[in-house]
Amino acid sequence: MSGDPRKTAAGLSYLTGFGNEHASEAVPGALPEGRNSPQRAPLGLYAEQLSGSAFTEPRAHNRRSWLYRIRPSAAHPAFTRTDNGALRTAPFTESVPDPNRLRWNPLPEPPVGTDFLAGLWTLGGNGDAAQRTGMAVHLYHANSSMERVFSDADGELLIVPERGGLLLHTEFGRLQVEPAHVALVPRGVRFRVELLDESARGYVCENYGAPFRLPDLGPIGANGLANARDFRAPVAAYEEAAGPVEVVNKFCGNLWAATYDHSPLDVVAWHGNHVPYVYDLRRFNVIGSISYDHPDPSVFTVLTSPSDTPGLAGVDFVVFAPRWLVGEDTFRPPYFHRNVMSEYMGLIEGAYDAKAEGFVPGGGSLHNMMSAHGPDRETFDRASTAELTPQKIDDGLAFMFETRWPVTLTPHAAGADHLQPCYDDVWRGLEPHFRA
Ligand SMILES: O=C(O)Cc1cc(O)ccc1O
Ligand SMILES: [Fe+2]
Repeated sequence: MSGDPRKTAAGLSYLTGFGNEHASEAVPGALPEGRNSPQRAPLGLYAEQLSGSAFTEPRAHNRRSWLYRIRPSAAHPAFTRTDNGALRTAPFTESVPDPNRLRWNPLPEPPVGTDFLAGLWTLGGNGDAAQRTGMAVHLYHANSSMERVFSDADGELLIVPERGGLLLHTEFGRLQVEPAHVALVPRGVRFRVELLDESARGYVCENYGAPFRLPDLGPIGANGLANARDFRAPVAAYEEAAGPVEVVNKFCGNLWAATYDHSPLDVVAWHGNHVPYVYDLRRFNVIGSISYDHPDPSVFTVLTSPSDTPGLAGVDFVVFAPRWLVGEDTFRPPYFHRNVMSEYMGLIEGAYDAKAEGFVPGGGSLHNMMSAHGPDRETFDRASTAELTPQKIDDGLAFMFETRWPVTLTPHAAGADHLQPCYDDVWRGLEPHFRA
């Protein structure tokens, strides 16, 4: 449409099902039949395996894809160090872990010409990327499409747009990701981000640990929460562009760049289960209490990255999606609590039911291990006296990256102008009402 600044990504089709053994070919006959690595791959393509797990991990957790590409990935010149910008990586040692409740406004406007990679700004994280443990919280604010191609050897990327659509051009094909969708780009997969709107803002969880998977459902049964079939993988699509193409590789915390004479997004066919996905958070099947009490937010887990201790996630991705509240004789918003896990929360749209104001779309809060938090005073007052008729919460979409280790801030997050100065005040005025 003329005058409409928005580009479209019409005509994308997808494969469905989280964790499936997908297969796709952009040109008929490009996928070999009956073997992965024939003496000569079809159509003069090169066969290449991309491993997301050790070869020997249990079958249920084994991840790899076979890519049939115009040139093998190995055909590239040396990488050299390039500017890390505001991207930082675990271990986070530049500041001391902070027990305070902290809250940020959205990132400021970036300079003109900032692409997704340059627009990444690390808030903090935990673990150690080289040990493949822990996670980082990043935000991004971009106003330019990427010409260069990026991949992250340090972890997978869960991209949570808050403003502006993204078209991810990946080795596996294209994915359209809008606010209220999330994209999951596996470790090592090359991609570039085209902006579908004038600017784009959002959050990224970089997961150094075990790849995100769907949580077990236990007594919930065979269905519910995020359903596997709602995760969409791309169909094969390739670029034959001649270079030069800048390819940036994040490796053990630093960005390394090489100039290729071709696009590395030249995969004509592929099969496997180490693939990117997009998921529409509105598809989340919300389970909650239909009797009394506020359930723990683990019932809102979309994806989990397990650690070596069962039930103790390196990081969980949790969504607070529209839902009905019907609890009788119940304080319905999130309760006051101190949690051994550390909670980073962001807001995709609207408002969040534990905070009357100050927690805004594009902003975020950090409630580190054991820090006391919960409803602000205004929310407490309102919810303690509200009439308990059935109530639909549908004025917002919040999420949480919840991790077993405290989140240590980067110095630029600890000293940011957009760090709110008096967040503690939201809990002022909670007077004693005790009557003996
Ligand atoms: O702190 C928060 O708002 C997240 C949260 C939500 C909830 O419903 C219960 C516990 C919890 O930590
Ligand atoms: Fe919490």
